[in-house]
Amino acid sequence: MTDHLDNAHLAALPASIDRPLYDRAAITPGIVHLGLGAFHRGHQAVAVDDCLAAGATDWGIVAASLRSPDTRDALKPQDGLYTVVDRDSDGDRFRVIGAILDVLVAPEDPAALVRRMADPATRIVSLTVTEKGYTRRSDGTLDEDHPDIRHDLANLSAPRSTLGFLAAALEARRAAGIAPFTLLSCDNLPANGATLKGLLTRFAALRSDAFGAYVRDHVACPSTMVDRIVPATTDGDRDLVAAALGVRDAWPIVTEPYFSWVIEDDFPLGRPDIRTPGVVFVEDVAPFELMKLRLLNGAHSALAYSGLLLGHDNVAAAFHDPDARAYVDVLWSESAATLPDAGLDSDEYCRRLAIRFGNRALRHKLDQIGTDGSEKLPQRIAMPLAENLAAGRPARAEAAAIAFWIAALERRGAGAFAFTDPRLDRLTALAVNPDAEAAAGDILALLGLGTQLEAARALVAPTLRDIRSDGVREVMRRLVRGG
Ligand SMILES: NC(=O)c1ccc[n+]([C@@H]2O[C@H](COP(=O)([O-])OP(=O)(O)OC[C@H]3O[C@@H](n4cnc5c(N)ncnc54)[C@H](O)[C@@H]3O)[C@@H](O)[C@H]2O)c1
Ligand SMILES: O=C(O)[C@@H](O)[C@@H](O)[C@H](O)[C@H](O)CO
Repeated sequence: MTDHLDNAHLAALPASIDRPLYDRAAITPGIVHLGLGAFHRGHQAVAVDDCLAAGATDWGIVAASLRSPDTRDALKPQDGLYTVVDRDSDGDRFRVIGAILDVLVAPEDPAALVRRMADPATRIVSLTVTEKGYTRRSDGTLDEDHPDIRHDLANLSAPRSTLGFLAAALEARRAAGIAPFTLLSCDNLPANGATLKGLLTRFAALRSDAFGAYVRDHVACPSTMVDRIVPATTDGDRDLVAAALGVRDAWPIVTEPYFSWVIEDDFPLGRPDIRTPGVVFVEDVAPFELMKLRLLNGAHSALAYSGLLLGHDNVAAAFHDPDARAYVDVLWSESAATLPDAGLDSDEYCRRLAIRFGNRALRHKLDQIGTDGSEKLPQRIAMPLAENLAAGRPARAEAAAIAFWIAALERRGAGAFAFTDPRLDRLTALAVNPDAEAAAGDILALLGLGTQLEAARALVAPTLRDIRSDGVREVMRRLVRGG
């Protein structure tokens, strides 16, 4: 098959394939998205596509990659079109998304991206740049020693970092008297909007006090809770989509049917009227976000490291392992105890999670979830662990999640597994220490446990010793038995 998906092939797709029925040529951009990975295409772009289908014309997306040209190379020949496959045990549903109008590759022409962001038509800049794209230190403050940050503070005409691009565009808008865009973080960070605002304000203040005050006082950064499992695309997915469409799609997205997006409604320059089921506008996203980060993402990370050590390859396989499944129940009960009493039903959320994690049709690789643990575990595991320890509540399953991570890092250092981490060399060097007390203490020190560091070590170190001597399965069984 040589033909590929593009505007010219839309009309001839099989009738079963949903596709944009609006006039794409009439859509103008209103959103710039940074970090054109799988998640944006399977989540926010779908909701924007719904708005365009409902008649909006000025909320198209110009997406940018801050790193590799791969998504541009795949999508540009396709006029920005790509397929989203909703997949569960009932089968696959295919939909072609038309919301992405153009794709920029920032390193090739940083000024072009800054111009696009500074254009008055751009009213929202959204982000999925992964946790490490925020250039935070482990204490959450701006990593002022990060090479990209140092570069951008000195040369904002050709930025490299996420914060550098945002600052360059905001400086240009400020100079031209154009009000700032709204910044919409869609990454899995606690208080992602407020976190981004704090980091950007600090970056701007390092440029000048006046610019720092401008960002602090004038840039809206609503927080969001984003929830949809979107695994990395495989070649098998590409073949399956080609068979369904009758043309090749270089980069389709496969996801679960579940869709949730909780957004603080603070958009001074307006926003699309998103009515996609699962989208909720609220005043305070914090309770939703804590529940999702600690129950979904916490269990995901714990399953990633323990599952790999047990010989599994994907979430569903690990979750159907009876010992891992029973362990996750204990983890959920510990983490749920830390959630604020905000009227959300965490038991129901976990019941739903069990169905989502058990979706065998979706092969979500444990190595993908295990990647960037040092950026993920603080908010997913370490924060609820510290809160439980401070309150004298049970926390052994949370501590075990960190011990699983250390044991997996140890094996990673010996060549097993494929997950990576910006601090991988340092982490593996610490993890291989035969002295479990020292390994646990050194690694916990990177997770921001504050005053609970020693108490956490007292739980993690013996668990790590037990994993080393008796294996993960035995440790899970003892933990579940309460022994
Ligand atoms: N995939 C999911 O299931 C899911 C669900 C909810 C939230 N998210 C959030 O979205 C993020 C991206 O997930 P994805 O599935 O799109 O991943 P992906 O690997 O497909 O894409 C990651 C994107 O981030 C960019 N990036 C990586 N490091 C960067 C850096 N240092 N600076 C700037 N950009 C950088 C990459 O170039 C790429 O565009 C996650 O880290 C998470 O915070 C993902
Ligand atoms: O670390 C990971 O990759 C996962 O835990 C998340 O991307 C997860 O799939 C999403 O947050 C689900 O909404």
